[in-house]
Amino acid sequence: MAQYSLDKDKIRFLLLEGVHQSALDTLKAQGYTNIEYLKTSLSGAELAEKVKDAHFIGLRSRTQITKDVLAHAEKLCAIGCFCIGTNQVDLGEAESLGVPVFNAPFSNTRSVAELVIGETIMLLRNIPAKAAAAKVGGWDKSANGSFEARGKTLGIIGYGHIGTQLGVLAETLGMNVIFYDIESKLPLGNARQVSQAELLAQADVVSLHVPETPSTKNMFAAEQINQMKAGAILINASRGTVVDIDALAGALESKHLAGAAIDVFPVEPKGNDEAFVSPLQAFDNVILTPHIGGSTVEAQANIGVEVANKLAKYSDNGSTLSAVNFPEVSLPQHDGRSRLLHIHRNQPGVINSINQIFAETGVNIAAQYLQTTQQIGYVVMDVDAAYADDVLEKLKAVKGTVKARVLH
Ligand SMILES: NC(=O)c1ccc[n+]([C@@H]2O[C@H](COP(=O)([O-])OP(=O)(O)OC[C@H]3O[C@@H](n4cnc5c(N)ncnc54)[C@H](O)[C@@H]3O)[C@@H](O)[C@H]2O)c1
Ligand SMILES: O=C(O)CC[C@@H](O)C(=O)O
Repeated sequence: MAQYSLDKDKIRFLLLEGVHQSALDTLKAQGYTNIEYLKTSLSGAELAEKVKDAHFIGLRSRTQITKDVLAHAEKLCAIGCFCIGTNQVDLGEAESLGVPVFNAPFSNTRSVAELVIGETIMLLRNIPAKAAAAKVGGWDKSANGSFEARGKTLGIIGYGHIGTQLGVLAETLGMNVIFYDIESKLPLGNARQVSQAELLAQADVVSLHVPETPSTKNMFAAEQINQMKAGAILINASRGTVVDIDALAGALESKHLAGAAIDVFPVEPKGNDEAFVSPLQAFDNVILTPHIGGSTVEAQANIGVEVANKLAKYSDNGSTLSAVNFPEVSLPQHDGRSRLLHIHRNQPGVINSINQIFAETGVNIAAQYLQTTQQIGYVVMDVDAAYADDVLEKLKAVKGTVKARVLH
């Protein structure tokens, strides 16, 4: 499947899930006006129909870009996840179709860390249950089961961008911080890396900050919850597939755990109109939030600018810096030249065939960039504008070509 470059007003953006206005402003400021903006996510036939004409798709965590959806997206150049998680996109399939996927790896991390700190204090003081009682006429004025955060141990599972910031904030409250990660990590402050078993045995509060991967699916089931200290608290603002909700409900029912704060769920409503149902709704000592760990005005505004810029940059000059599934190239401007972009299967002979085209046509390559992953190769060549369209035709015929386009 090959593509030509288009005038900017013909390049179609489909933005879903109410991404921040800053995304629209950023795209428009760069000349991209052909934008369909929807507040909700889409699925099934509706999504398949909408993606047909889209050159760029922007989404958050709800929209599932599966292999089947990608098969309908014949014009698709790139996908922007206006969030951190990219598990909602079939990254391998997108890569093999020559579609880079971008995200915003940092912009909402502080928001999540702050929310977890707030929840830690509220749960250690047993506030959710006391507040629920007060709303229906109760008056639970007692210190029983209410604790300071100072001196308690916070166990962080997944010590990445969010986990590290959470650890630093928790230490300012006087908490002891321990963490478990599959990688060896530099501990910030006085934090200590421990095994998962040690963490579960020592932590008064356990907070999960791992990505959704095969290794984290159900990593917090009855076995792990039972290893937590009696009276401990569990917080999950990572992904809904990480915790077995029925096992958690069981531990709250038996009072093994004193409370929990859960922001993400195995099944989440598709929009604000759909009802949310969870066995955890039965417990007053649980804070349930609608996947809003990263939903602050600051975070969403920053994400809008960051991801929109990445999409516009890929469209304008081919740069793929920080793509999560694609060979990364950071490219200078191509003023005064045309730029040929060629995505191909990473198989023997492709580069040779490309070089052969230039040898035979005598067209000079002013600059050339090449990066590969195991699956695909991405080669970018700046050439004299007069020859670019002819060379593009020849590049499209190279065996192993996935996509090719030219930028004038
Ligand atoms: N609730 C929200 O609104 C919200 C907002 C932002 C991010 N998130 C979720 O939080 C996750 C973490 O975000 P981040 O920015 O800190 O990611 P990150 O990639 O910086 O850190 C994740 C850490 O988890 C570790 N890890 C991976 N698998 C593990 C395992 N099996 N056991 C222990 N550690 C493991 C990694 O080594 C890494 O250090 C994201 O992937 C996203 O799914 C949720
Ligand atoms: O905005 C969202 O829908 C997801 C937020 C969060 O889970 C993320 O991955 O950044």
